[in-house]
Amino acid sequence: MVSDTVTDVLDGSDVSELLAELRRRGPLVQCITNSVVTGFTANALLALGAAPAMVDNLEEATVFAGIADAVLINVGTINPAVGETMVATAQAAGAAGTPWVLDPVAVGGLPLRDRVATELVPLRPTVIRGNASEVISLAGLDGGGRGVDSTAGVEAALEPARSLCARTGGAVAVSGPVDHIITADDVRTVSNGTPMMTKVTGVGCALGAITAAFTACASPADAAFAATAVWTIAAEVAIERASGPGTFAVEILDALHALGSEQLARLTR
Ligand SMILES: Nc1ncnc2c1ncn2[C@@H]1O[C@H](COP(=O)(O)OP(=O)(O)O)[C@@H](O)[C@H]1O
Ligand SMILES: Cc1ncsc1CCOP(=O)(O)O
Ligand SMILES: [Mg+2]
Repeated sequence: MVSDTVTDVLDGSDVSELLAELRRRGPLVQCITNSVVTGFTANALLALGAAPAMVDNLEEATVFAGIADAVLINVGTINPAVGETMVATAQAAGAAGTPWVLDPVAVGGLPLRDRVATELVPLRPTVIRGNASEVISLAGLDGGGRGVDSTAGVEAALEPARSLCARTGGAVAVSGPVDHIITADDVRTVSNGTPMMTKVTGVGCALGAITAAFTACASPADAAFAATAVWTIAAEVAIERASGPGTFAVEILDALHALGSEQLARLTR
């Protein structure tokens, strides 16, 4: 299992170093994710330089959480059996010291995912990654939300995110036009990306998986920062080559695969 931690990632060249480290290690990322995005998520992890494994049944998932370098738990198309698997896998990851990321897709007013997500937070996810409505709702407040989309501004999620950090000891990444990465005593922003990212399903979910990959080689906040930077900068490269959502979905994978230090240094905002 990958165990070393790289710290103090703050700018484009630091992100570049961390990306090189990730590609060198090729972390094995276990994904329990939703049925809409599994293929795109696995391809995003491969383009990044990680190794995806969608091991999501109760019998195997708890074992695999001790083998994987990081775990993603995404509640997007949860059902009762998968919810049980998610809780058991988070417990197994915690026991094994495997970092894990929670993506609380559409939490806020949907009973099963709300209940499971509420059980997952005390199991201390390394990073919680969601849009503003999801993060506000996960903190127990009225986050609004419209299905999988946010109706709240990122700023409104800052205090709720801090309250979640206090409970998990990890980081919370709130995505939107400007992304915020929050810890108990720090907020970092990433101002990259393109609105086209909202026109392809699974772009937020892939960011959760990429974040999980980086947790295998960085602190929670550095992992969330690096993941957001590489994904949003890949999107900026992709939008120059795409003619619509379909080609953008392909181009963002190509751009992530080819992403280099020059682009990260030049484009990170
Ligand atoms: N209006 C926007 N402009 C630029 N980037 C955006 C915009 N909206 C979302 N993004 C980017 O899209 C990705 C997914 O964010 P978001 O759409 O908030 O997640 P979700 O799909 O989970 O709701 C993030 O990397 C974020 O930076
Ligand atoms: C459309 C949809 N419905 C349930 S999960 C899902 C995918 C959501 O993906 P993202 O949060 O990345 O937009
Ligand atoms: Mg989402």
